[in-house]
Amino acid sequence: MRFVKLHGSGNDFVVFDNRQGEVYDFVKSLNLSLKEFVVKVCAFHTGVGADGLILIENPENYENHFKWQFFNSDGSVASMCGNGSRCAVRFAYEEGIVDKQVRFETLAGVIHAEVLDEGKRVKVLLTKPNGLKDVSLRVRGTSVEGSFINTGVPHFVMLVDNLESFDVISYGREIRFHQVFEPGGTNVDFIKVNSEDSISIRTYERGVENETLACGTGAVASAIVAYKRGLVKRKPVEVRTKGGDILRIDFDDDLSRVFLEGSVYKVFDGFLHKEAFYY
Ligand SMILES: N[C@H](CCC[C@H](N)C(=O)O)C(=O)O
Repeated sequence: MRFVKLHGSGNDFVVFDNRQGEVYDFVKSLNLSLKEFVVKVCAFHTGVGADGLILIENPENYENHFKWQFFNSDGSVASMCGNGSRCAVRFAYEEGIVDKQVRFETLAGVIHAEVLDEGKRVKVLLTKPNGLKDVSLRVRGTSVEGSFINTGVPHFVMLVDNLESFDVISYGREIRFHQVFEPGGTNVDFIKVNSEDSISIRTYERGVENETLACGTGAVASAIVAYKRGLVKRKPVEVRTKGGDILRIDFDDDLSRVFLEGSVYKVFDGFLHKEAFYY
């Protein structure tokens, strides 16, 4: 089973062309559920290893170029993934499925994207964020203040001192599962302000259940929260990710248009053998 491994600023994905249902046939031949397949493919050491898995499929509406299914590495389905969308567009461009102006269907809605620099950079117009609100919750016996916003998937954003040494994984996990965010939980973004148009971010990602090197919808959530709370004064906002790449976030004041732009890296073309699933 052919696949391509790509990452968007360190947030990595295994992408399959499933337009003829090839993946479904392969999974059925293995007597696995789709969720089991995803978990095994995304596993490090025994699979390909990735934060998520993407299936490229034929669109429901012919005016769009393709539809996708997005899965986190734990097999859970997410309605949107910013970095994954940039990788999916690069894949579709190189497969000749799309040209440089792209429209594709996600559970969050139709995403518009633009291929830049022959796919080495992709700019995505996300769906309109919603639900921006201040949230206070108790974590480890202390009151924590932050902001919630849904940028295609839910995010809780909070300012921290010494971001570099912050305990993102255990502290992030407590917030990710906090009852305030039930049902479904949330992704958790920890940020510091660098300048009037720059923040740094570290993200605990729902469904990966770990810190990732970058989170596209998290970078967008954090840039919007930082701007709306007056922590940054200018747009576009530079978001410095854990992996070191910079994501460029721009948006209208009324959030009617929200853009995520950054680098995409093609890591390898691969072939999955059935015996990979016998372990
Ligand atoms: N883990 C997220 C989906 C992927 C988001 C992230 N990888 C991005 O680039 O937006 C969730 O289940 O809400």
